[in-house]
Amino acid sequence: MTSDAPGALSAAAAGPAKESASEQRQGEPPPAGHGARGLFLTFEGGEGAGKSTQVARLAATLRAATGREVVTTREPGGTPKAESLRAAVLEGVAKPYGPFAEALIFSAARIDHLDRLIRPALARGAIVLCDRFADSTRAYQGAAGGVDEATLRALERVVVGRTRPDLTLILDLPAETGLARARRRGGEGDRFEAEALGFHERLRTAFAGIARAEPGRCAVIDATPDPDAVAAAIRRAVAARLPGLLPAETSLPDRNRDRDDAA
Ligand SMILES: Nc1ncnc2c1ncn2[C@@H]1O[C@H](COP(=O)(O)OP(=O)(O)OP(=O)(O)O)[C@@H](O)[C@H]1O
Ligand SMILES: Cc1cn([C@H]2C[C@H](O)[C@@H](COP(=O)(O)O)O2)c(=O)[nH]c1=O
Repeated sequence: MTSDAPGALSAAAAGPAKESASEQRQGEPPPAGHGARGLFLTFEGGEGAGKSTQVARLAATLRAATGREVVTTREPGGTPKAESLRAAVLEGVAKPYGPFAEALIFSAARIDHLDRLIRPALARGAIVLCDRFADSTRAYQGAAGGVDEATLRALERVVVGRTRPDLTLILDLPAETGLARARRRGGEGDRFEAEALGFHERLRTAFAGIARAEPGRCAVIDATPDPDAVAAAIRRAVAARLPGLLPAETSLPDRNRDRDDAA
């Protein structure tokens, strides 16, 4: 994790031409939480927070600034099998079986996504930007859905293992604002967008709680301003948390981290 191995993480941020996990000497810590040469960044937050918009923006910035391979993906989804589970679960097929069954389906999709896309990309040294990951299970099925936290932690340990994000950007905004954005985007709302406002407010509280509990991994980004301002805040957070990845001119203070660490 970022906070546990800052030196090792800077090395992973600086580029893939570093020693791989298999080249490590015995007893040395792995270069990052997942032990691979790449970097794993996740975007989290409620409906309509701007995650997809900002994944695309950061991917373009990183490609231009680093020349490294940048892989963008999403959960649930990212592989053909996981995308078919996404279609089913967002249609509401698993809803009658309850939130724990839904957590199992998200986990099944995550297993395929990790095995076929995320871990191979990290092993190649790529930067992986993922729109939602395990924190969404904690928030949607756990805090908002009522599944016991210890059960979800055990599931996450088995499914995710060491492939934990190096940095999680939590896009924060009032639930009503996000839902209004999602509605303006058009299309049919999915099974979760249809939940009551209280469910979405619990999600916001849950993501804030995750950020407070893991300030080394998570940066909270105010998602209420326009997309350019949000993208700039994200660049500042990335520059501050992953030194060496973005050029110095974007290395402005990461105010969210200061706030989280003070909490
Ligand atoms: N900062 C912003 N201000 C206003 N509108 C925005 C902003 N960022 C994104 N949008 C718009 O809000 C809608 C939702 O954005 P986006 O799809 O990026 O969010 P999301 O978090 O990925 O949503 P979801 O989780 O519901 O898929 C889109 O129509 C997008 O153009
Ligand atoms: C990974 C994951 C996702 N969800 C929910 C959250 C959203 O409502 C949808 C995904 O669609 P979006 O385009 O990203 O909004 O699925 C969940 O409940 N649990 C999860 O683990």
